[in-house]
Amino acid sequence: MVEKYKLVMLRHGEGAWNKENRFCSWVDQKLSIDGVEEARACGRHLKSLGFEFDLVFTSILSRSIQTAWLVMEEMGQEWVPTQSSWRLNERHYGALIGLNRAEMALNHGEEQVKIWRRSYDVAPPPIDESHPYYHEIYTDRRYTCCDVSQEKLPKSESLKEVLERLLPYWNEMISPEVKKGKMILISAHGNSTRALLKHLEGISDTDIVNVTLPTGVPVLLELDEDLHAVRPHRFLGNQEAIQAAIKKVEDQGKALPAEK
Ligand SMILES: O=C(OP(=O)(O)O)[C@H](O)COP(=O)(O)O
Repeated sequence: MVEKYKLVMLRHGEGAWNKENRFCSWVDQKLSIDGVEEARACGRHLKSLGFEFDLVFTSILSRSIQTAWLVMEEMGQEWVPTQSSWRLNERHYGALIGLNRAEMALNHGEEQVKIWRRSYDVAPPPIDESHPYYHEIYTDRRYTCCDVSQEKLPKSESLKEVLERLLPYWNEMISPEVKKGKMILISAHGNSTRALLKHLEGISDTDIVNVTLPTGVPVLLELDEDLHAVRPHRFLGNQEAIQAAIKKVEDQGKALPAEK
C-alpha cells in the first residue's frame, strides 16, 4: 500500500488530574506545569521534524485547546485555523469521573478497572444528578453550542460510543481536508484518539485493549488514498522514554499508587 497522506494526532499534555490519578473526562481541568512543558516540547519536536500544519482540530475541553496553542506557538504557526468540537472530547467516564483509579482498583479489582478503561464496548455506570460534577458539566455554556441538544449529550460512553459520535465529525469535517492534501493536527485525548486510531488502522475490538497513549507525545499516522493506515501508528520522540510513559499510564490502574 502506498502512503498518500500524513496525519498527526496528540493526547494533550498532562492535566492536573492526570497527576492526581483521577478520571478527568468531561471535567475541564487545565494543564499542569509539567503538561505545559510537555506541550511546548512537543511543538519544538514537531518543528525540528519540519511539520507545517494547515488546520488544527481540538475538543472543547481546555486542556486540548491549550495544548494546541502551545504546540503551534512553539512552531511559529499560531496563525493556522483551529476548529473545536465536543465530538473530539475525551470519552465520558460517567459515574467514574473524579474518582482515583488506584482506589477504584483496590475496591473493584484491577481487572474491572482495566475493563472500564480499555475495553471496546463496556461503558462505565452513567453519571446522575447526585454526582459532584454533574451540574458543573451540564450547565457549562460550551455544551449549549453543540450540534446536538444538551439532553442528547452522553451520560457515560464506551469506546465504541466515542467512535460513533466522533465518526460523523471525522467523515464530514476532517477527512475531506486530509483528502485535499492539508496537513492536519488533531489535539485531543487518550480515548478519543484511541477511537480514531482503531477506525483508521482497523484495530480489532480485542487488540484496542492494548493501545495506550502517553500525554504530550505526537502520534504519526500514514494513510492511503482511502484514508486507511498503511502501517501502524508511530509515536514521535525518544522511544524508550515513550514506552516508560505508556507504562506509567497503564500502571495508573494498579491498586498501588502509580509512581510519580
Ligand atoms: O481524562 C482522561 O483522559 P485525557 O487525560 O486524555 O483527557 C481520562 O481520565 C483518561 O483516563 P484513562 O487513561 O483511564 O482512560
